[in-house]
Amino acid sequence: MEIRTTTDQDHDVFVNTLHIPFGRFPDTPNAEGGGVWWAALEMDRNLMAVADGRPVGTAGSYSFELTLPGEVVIPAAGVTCVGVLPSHRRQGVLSAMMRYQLADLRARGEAIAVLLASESVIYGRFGYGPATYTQRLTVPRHRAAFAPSRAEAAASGSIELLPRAECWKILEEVYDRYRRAQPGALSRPHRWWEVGAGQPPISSFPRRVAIHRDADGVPDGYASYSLTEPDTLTVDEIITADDATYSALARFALGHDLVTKVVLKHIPLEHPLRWQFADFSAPQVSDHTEWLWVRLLDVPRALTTRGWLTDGELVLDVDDPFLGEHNRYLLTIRDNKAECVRTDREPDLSLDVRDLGAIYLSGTTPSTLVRAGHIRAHHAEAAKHADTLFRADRAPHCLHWF
Ligand SMILES: CC(=O)SCCNC(=O)CCNC(=O)[C@H](O)C(C)(C)COP(=O)(O)OP(=O)(O)OC[C@H]1O[C@@H](n2cnc3c(N)ncnc32)[C@H](O)[C@@H]1OP(=O)(O)O
Repeated sequence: MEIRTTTDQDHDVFVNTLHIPFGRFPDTPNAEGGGVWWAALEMDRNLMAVADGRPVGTAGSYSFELTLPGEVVIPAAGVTCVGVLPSHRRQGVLSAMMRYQLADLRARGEAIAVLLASESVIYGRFGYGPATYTQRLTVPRHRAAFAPSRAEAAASGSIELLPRAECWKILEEVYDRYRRAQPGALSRPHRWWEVGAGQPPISSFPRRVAIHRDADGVPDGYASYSLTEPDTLTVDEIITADDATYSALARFALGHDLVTKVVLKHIPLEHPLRWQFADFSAPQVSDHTEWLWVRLLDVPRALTTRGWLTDGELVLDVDDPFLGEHNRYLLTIRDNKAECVRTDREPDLSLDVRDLGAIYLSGTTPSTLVRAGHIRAHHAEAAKHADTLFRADRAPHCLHWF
């Protein structure tokens, strides 16, 4: 078997090969009017496994930007399109592609890879850790009243419904402002907005867009939603950097006539929305799950790029079994900046690179993973101290689908 990086000439073969293990993408490069989703592929970042002259596996990555704690933005490889033909499964094709890809991404100078896992058992072995989490709220409309609040008093502005084709530039601008302020959020390629107005591909329901404008008429948020069943309105995403605007858009969705239930997808776990209902138990919480997986390719660069809140030192003994690497780092934080150098000092924590990926965006704490038996704390204060250093002022969240 050979693994090679693809070129633009491989585009159709790549997509057609990928369709076999997944078998449910709506558009192929050859379909009538299709190919929109695949137009954003970066073929010089993709790879194919070839056996006996035929493609048997695919993997690729987008060149995204990821927002880190401290509102710092870093390039991140968005790993995608991973598939192995059913005839070649469990023969090590994925493992070989992952090894090739991680080496390739490092050679490109990238410090972080991220992905969405089709099954959560797959990627830990390759050094990815679950780093952001999400949930879905289902609200019966007859229980959807909001409690009176200051946010309501502060909210002002208007909501307008626009066809996607007319408003994609507004959506792109609003999304870009939101994602730069939200740790865990990813950039969206310009091409996606241009051709697909940013909507995820797998849906058979037409999506509508409600744009919120502030008191001066400037767009500051939007909701993307569809009527998925006769009586159900599903909100795919509410995008805004402002809490009052978020509430206004949620209320807009919950105020729809001829709908008995509203499903709000991709709600951050600690989001204030839940607290705004007059009846706290009105929203049923479901699909509480991990979303973005993070893999550090260059630990010192990743740690020195994110923002930090508390001064201190921590010695991390990091094991990377998939790449056969083991390094000990001294992390020193002063005035919100970190230095990270190799050291021989005794470690505070020993951890797998997958666990470092999980705590990197502050989505979970080091002490949680110590309690889970993943991270080893070498003295009584180590976990608490690490929690203090790794904390961030905002929980990470990602709702981008790729
Ligand atoms: C970022 C994304 O694109 S996510 C999308 C991933 N793709 C899919 O879900 C499409 C359908 N599935 C597939 O195409 C394939 O089954 C893949 C890509 C998930 C796995 O490919 P394979 O070539 O079979 O994996 P490979 O043989 O390298 O397996 C490596 C190890 O992972 C394990 N593994 C791989 N996939 C799975 C799985 N779905 N469930 C449980 N274990 C798995 C294997 O058992 C093996 O374990 P071992 O090292 O202990 O023996």
